[in-house]
Amino acid sequence: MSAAEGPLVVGVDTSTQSTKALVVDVATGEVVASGQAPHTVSSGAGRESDPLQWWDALREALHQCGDAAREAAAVSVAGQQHGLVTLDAQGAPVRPALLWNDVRSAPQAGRLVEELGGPKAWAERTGSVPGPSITVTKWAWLAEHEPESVRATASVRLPHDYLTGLLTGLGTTDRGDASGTGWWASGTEAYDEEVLGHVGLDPALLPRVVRPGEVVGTVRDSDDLPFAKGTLVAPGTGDNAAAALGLGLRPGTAVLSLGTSGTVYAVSTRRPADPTGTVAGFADARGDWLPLACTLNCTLAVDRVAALLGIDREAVEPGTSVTLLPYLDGERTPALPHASGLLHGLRHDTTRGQLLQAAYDGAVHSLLGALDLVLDEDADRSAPLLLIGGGARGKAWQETVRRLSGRAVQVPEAKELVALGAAAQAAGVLTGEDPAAVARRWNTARGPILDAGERDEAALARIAGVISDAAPLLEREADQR
Ligand SMILES: Nc1ncnc2c1ncn2[C@@H]1O[C@H](COP(=O)(O)OP(=O)(O)O)[C@@H](O)[C@H]1O
Ligand SMILES: O=C(CO)[C@@H](O)[C@H](O)COP(=O)(O)O
Repeated sequence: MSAAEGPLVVGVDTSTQSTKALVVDVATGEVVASGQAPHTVSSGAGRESDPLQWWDALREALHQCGDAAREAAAVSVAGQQHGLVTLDAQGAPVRPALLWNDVRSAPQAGRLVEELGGPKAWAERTGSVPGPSITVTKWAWLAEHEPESVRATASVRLPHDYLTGLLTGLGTTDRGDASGTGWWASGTEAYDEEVLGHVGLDPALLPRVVRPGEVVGTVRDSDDLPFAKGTLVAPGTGDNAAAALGLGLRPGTAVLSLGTSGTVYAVSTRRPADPTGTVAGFADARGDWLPLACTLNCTLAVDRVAALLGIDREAVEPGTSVTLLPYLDGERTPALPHASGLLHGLRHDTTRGQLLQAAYDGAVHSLLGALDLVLDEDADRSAPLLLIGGGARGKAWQETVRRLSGRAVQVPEAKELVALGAAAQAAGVLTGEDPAAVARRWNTARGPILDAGERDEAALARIAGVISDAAPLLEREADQR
């Protein structure tokens, strides 16, 4: 038995690069055990992962938690948003999942926007103007390119639904993750039958959207899972909504998350509907909203530039007048799905460290451009930005965000805020508490604050100028990957 003060819960983050599991003491928030196992993502034209690999990674991560997982009274799974998981009648994947950062469905996204009333109508209807990340565009792409896969599909899931379903044997999702599909109407909080009809997706193939705080079920009897009989399963949610829970986020505080994706978001009590498409009007996992902007190129893109330069990711040097747009995967914010990376302003005396700094600047510029848009008008813009995700551990990331935002930056000591948010959700179904209040009780946002400095307006203007001047190049269909 562990020496925990309270009951134990398990929180899972199945994100793009890996699955992480934490066993957490409900009384104190102490992480008593943890595990992590990697995933692979395809390279080339698309971005796909085998859902069975997520399941193997989950079991491996739980296995690493040892006996502590066996003592858990509840579990919750949070996961990368938007991925299209197609299952056959036996519940086996029909094909690999199409991930959030797969931009092949850009043409389908453009067509769907036009066919169903334009950007404003979509924003008002679903909260978001669908770009290629949004699940409905992936289904449309599949219908066009692999009709046989669509015919073989007996159920459609998001990554977190898929794993929750394997735990419980039931088909469920939550409002947070459903709001990133493009087939969930944010006004009525129900599946949008007209959108579904338009793309030929039978609503019967979709999971039931459970209420925040609802017990989804219990873990099914299985030898390959380390849970005791009767372990409760919480709804789970998308990874960004889970991190919001994990921080105990209140309206008005902005979060910048630096992982495979870069995201900037805040909790809002007002339903968002941005017709420009920059802000996605997601629901959160409680009953509020989560206006969010997301980039496709964040830690992986900057690490790739460091590797190309042959230097450490921290080996940045100041004084750069080079602009590097690190759009290695195309980009979502700004909406340039066909773009590739672009370098401007190279001189004889430019150093490798300055080139690397330019990559950080390019990645952070995209996120900060959306910062004001995700905050309500009455938000306190002098409050520190919360910096989370794997990149938040890096000094170069911290300093770049501080310099380009001009704002104070708080870096929570807690490393796995998505998994902690899932754990808080699991605690919520156990005790009846609000998960965000659980996280506040755990003091998960605690961490050092880096002071605000002067905002580097010159760098921001230079980068914006290059994006604008290079528009024809960035918008052009790339010469295929
Ligand atoms: N100390 C560090 N400094 C900078 N970046 C880091 C550090 N540790 C991890 N990372 C970056 O964090 C990324 C993983 O972040 P994470 O939030 O776990 O991603 P995801 O949730 O998308 O799988 C890696 O791509 C890596 O580049
Ligand atoms: O698409 C989005 C948000 O809309 C991404 O934030 C994904 O949810 C992937 O998250 P990470 O794996 O980068 O955490």
